[in-house]
Amino acid sequence: MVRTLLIDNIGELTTNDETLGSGLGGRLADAAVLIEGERIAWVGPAAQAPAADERIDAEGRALLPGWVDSHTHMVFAGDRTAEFEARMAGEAYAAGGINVTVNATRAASDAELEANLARLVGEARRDGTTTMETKTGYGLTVADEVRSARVAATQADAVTFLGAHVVPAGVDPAAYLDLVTGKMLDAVAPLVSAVDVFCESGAFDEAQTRRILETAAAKGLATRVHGNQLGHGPGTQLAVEHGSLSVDHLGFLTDDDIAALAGSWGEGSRGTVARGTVATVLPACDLSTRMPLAPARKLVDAGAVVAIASNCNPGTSYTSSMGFCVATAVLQMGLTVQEAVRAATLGGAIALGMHEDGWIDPRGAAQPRVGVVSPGARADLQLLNAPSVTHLAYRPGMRLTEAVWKAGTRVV
Ligand SMILES: N=CN[C@@H](CCC(=O)O)C(=O)O
Ligand SMILES: [Zn+2]
Repeated sequence: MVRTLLIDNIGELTTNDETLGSGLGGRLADAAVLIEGERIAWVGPAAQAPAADERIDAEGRALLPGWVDSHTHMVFAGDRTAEFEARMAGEAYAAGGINVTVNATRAASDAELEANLARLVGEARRDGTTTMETKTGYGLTVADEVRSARVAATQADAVTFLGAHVVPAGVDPAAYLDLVTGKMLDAVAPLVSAVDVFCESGAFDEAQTRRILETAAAKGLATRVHGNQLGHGPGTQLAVEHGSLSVDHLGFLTDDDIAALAGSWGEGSRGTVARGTVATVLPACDLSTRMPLAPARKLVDAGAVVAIASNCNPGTSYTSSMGFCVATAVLQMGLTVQEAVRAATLGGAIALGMHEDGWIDPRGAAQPRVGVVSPGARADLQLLNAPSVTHLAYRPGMRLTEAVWKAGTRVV
């Protein structure tokens, strides 16, 4: 018999399913949610709640989907405090700092990488994250990238191959491009669901990015792009042209880039009709590198599908706090709380292709959808110690996540 759990007396429920509730986020007041095993079985008014094996009284607090963090780099060793201090003293961020982490990662044992990843995943979970993507990209040899993907798959919901992070120090760029689109990709492909490329000066240029995206697609892998982070470049247009799942960073966008992202979804589809490219903004990274904030308000107004992610990594964004990212997106990027919460949950799910039933996890198993509180979805939920999601921005810096369920199991 599958056990049932009723979360009752919810003051404000954010479902992200507009057939269940009102306004953006499909909100219900005085609601209840029934979990059966790993899935949501029922959502509705508390007054009509069915019986269950166990009942939790939410005491009028807010319940929402767990965060879906669609962009992190959590398989690494070492520390970049000195680089951060130099940046805060006026130095600019440059892609070359990645090599410092590459050296430390190569020198670390598997156990060290696993322990660091577990520590970071634990931190994220305590802050309400229930679905996590993470990337390789600090190994940059065939063996080290395979090892990074293996380590990532032990704890992440989605693993992305980022061999095209930078050309490692001392390696010929043309030879590295052959490797990253050849032997390295072949070795890592069975372990990952997508391929990413850092399209930026100091990393990979337009022609190199194009080749990486085309090779990945020819192997049947989804793609993502790190684009428009340090200046205006071709990353966004290439991502749209190649049907990438997402393009991430976006501090330097033209109106044409914004129109291309919005247009990639087709009229009025917002992810439900034709697949487009998600615009993923990384507020903590923009702050931590003192770069312009991505134009999230303009993107939403233009009709783009926006995701918010932490970009947790030791160089540009050493935080996994999605609550902090949501607050920043509201206070600094001009999103409403409901828009930001949706971008950090359903937006992330769309960026990962996990918003529909039947996505395949890194271990090859079909999984239910995430980012929504709706019958059939995975029971990934967070209860706030607050009456509404508005408190996430109204009380910035406060850790409001009180309880977290992942696949129906209480993990916080
Ligand atoms: N921009 C490329 N990659 C990471 C930074 C990696 C690093 O500096 O270690 C990012 O997304 O910001
Ligand atoms: Zn990144």
